[in-house]
Amino acid sequence: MTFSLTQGGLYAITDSRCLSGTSLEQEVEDALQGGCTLIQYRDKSSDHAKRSQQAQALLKLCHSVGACLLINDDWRLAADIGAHGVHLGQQDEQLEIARRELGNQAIIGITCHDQLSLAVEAQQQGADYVAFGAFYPSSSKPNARPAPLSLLNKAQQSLQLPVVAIGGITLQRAPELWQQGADWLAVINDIFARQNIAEHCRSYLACRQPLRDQR
Ligand SMILES: Cc1ncc(COP(=O)(O)OP(=O)(O)O)c(N)n1
Ligand SMILES: Cc1ncsc1CCOP(=O)(O)O
Ligand SMILES: [Mg+2]
Repeated sequence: MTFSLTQGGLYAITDSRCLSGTSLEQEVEDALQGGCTLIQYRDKSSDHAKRSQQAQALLKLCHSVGACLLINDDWRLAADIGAHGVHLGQQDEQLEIARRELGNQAIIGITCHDQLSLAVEAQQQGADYVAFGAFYPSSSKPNARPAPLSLLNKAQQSLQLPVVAIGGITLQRAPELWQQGADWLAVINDIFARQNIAEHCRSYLACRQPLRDQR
């Protein structure tokens, strides 16, 4: 597999708990087997040793299939372990600092909530993708600000970057998000809280295929 950010697809974000009852590594291995090409390691705990060890294990898995591992919030951890990049929120450290420290090859994604203007700014500052949401209520981040579906289409029209949708995404909701113009669907619960992770991921990607064939 050759990873391509512009190709879009399914973006699996880990939870700090193991949701499926197996192990974090097994969960990610299953998601990769199901066709996820972009993984985000997201653990808000302050235990650096654990985070570093887990992120390195996930990076090894991603390397083995040519997928991409981003680290949430923490560009230092990304730099330490040689991850592919980082996802930064509006409250996190600045894009310019992360870019300077990680270099031009790194992938840097930016949270833009429900605001196109934040995405335009992120694009000007050299982001590689922008993420909007939450499109639906999310049990993983209950206080996430809601974003309207119509934003995806507007973002596609006005940006030259891949657009990521996040927040409460399920397989049933996936078709409308792909249709509205999301390039990537970023999902925690509806991937990792499943017993059949690989199969479920394949179903997400299968419902995108007819749209891709049309374009
Ligand atoms: C792909 C993607 N989009 C949005 C977020 C949220 O980032 P942020 O607003 O910094 O919130 P936390 O994830 O840090 O709680 C994300 N992580 N990934
Ligand atoms: C990190 C984040 N940012 C906005 S919603 C969200 C959580 C997404 O998780 P889920 O797919 O379980 O709703
Ligand atoms: Mg953050």
